[in-house]
Amino acid sequence: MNTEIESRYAVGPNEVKGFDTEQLRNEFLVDKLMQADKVYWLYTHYERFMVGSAVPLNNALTLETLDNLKAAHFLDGRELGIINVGGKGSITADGETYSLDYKDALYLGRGNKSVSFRSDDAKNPAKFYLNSAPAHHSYPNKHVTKQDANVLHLGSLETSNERNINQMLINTVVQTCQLQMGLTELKPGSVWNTMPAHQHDRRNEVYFYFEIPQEQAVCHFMGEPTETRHLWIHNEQAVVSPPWSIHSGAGTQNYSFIWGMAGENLDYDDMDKYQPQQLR
Ligand SMILES: O=C(O)C(=O)C[C@H](O)C(=O)CO
Ligand SMILES: [Zn+2]
Repeated sequence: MNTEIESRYAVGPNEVKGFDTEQLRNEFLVDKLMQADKVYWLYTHYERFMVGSAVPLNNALTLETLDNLKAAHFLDGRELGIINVGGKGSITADGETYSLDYKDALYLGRGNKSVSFRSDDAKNPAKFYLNSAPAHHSYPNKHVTKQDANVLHLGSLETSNERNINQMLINTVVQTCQLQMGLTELKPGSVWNTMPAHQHDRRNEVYFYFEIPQEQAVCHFMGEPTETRHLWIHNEQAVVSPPWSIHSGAGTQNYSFIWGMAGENLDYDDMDKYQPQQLR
């Protein structure tokens, strides 16, 4: 067994109103990602969305089935999105090997039986960030690079939110059941992501922050638009964003993050936006 798994039940906005910092962090912060030589998973009860990582060193790591799934193979009833945020590595799925450079993505559809993760160089290991959601159809596996992504250029330096949203595992690029994933990169001097903030009650989301220098941090905002809370995030940590919550963040310098979501539809633009003056 090379896997560690934890699970968390869903909580609603009324409970969260009374949470202190520790309770908020226990429910929404994901701070055990990217452990060396291990596959780590957090199983959430928001859309049964799983967030995890695989960091192989000298030996390959396998995508093991888990008691939470009650399935012979991990992907018997799920789909998986992977983005590499480390050194070069490869993933072998049912005999086919995909090489992933920094910031390359891979979609693996329902029905793959044997999946393993490798690093090209254990001294500069691959760091595979993983998102998985239940799937009711089997779509083909697909390797997606940043060149294949649909890129949205949003914001401006004047409002400190100039950024590129690389839509990587999105329905114009790859067929999925409910998973969507992408990578947002803030320009130097810009610190705000997702401003104006938004919420999408039809989908949950997880934000994984990276490229944050050790001495810097990102303040992630969540909660109902008129009842916001914040969590301070360090490099390679993630935040679970329930469907009822806004999600936005401001860093002490620019940074990047991977967003992943699943739920009722595959419409990226299905979001309710909140202007800064509407937030409380
Ligand atoms: O900076 C942004 O804005 C984003 O990256 C927004 C995410 O893509 C998102 O929240 C999609 O629902
Ligand atoms: Zn969103």
